[in-house]
Amino acid sequence: MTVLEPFGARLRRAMDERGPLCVGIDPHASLLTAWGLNDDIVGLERFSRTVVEALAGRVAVLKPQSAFFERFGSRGIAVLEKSVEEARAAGALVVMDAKRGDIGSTMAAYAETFLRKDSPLFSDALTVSPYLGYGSLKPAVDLARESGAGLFVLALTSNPEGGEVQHAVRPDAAGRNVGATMLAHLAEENAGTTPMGSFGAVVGATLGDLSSYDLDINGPLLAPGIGAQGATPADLPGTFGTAVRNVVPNVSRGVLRHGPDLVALREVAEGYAEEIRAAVAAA
Ligand SMILES: O=c1ccn([C@@H]2O[C@H](COP(=O)(O)O)[C@@H](O)[C@H]2O)c(=O)[nH]1
Repeated sequence: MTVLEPFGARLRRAMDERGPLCVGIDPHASLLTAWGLNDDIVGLERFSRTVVEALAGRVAVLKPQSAFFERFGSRGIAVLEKSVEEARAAGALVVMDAKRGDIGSTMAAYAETFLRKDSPLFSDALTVSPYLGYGSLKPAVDLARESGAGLFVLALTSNPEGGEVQHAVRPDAAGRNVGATMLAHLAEENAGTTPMGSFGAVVGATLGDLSSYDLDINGPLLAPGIGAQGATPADLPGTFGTAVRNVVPNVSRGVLRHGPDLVALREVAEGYAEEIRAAVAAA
């Protein structure tokens, strides 16, 4: 099997060279229509190809949202495979937003799908749900290490409903809530790794001051919620404090609604990238 340099090292370099912005590839039906495309496989293919052509050579990370491809069945998955391949060939790291999670034996199959280097859907990193217990993710952690891939574990999600689960306090000695427990697991995974570990957390940019959490996990923090969900680049230092330097801010609809014009997509993404650079530099 081909072995890549660890994801954390590749991501750190991409963030240094291109800035930390992650743009989503989220082909919502409403966006296909707004772009003058049909809500069908041809529209999906054009949409995805346009985003990759506009941005894969410029931003550090592209994040396809698997759900929008899966709804077209096997032909949608074929478009997803091609998009991942083309985005990676153009120099972007690809985070597959599939939010997989299951008992360990099934998790192993998800890991084979997205994290085995020679798999058709191999991605640089995968979003995973730890809500069957963090230990259920072990097959994905192990295969990611073997392949040089990464994971982003849902810790504190950007949606208002997430707190029902993630803020629940565990009756253990530390008295941490569930989200904080996930961050602690990730800090253990990444301990001693330079320049940064490959096991990241998803922490919403919408959540306001997170100073009560230890965000210092020596790994990346994928931060969705900028743009359509209301957060702005200027919010990042107040939300993440000193951990802001490890934040990978995600914008999907906030960029995509400016397509299909390639120049417009690039200009909006560059505008977000510039605002993020300024906010992080001032932190
Ligand atoms: O906590 C989370 C985890 C994942 N997401 C995903 O990120 C994008 C956000 O899209 P926008 O259009 O910028 O709102 C989308 O794919 C979500 O599924 C998230 O929003 N929050």
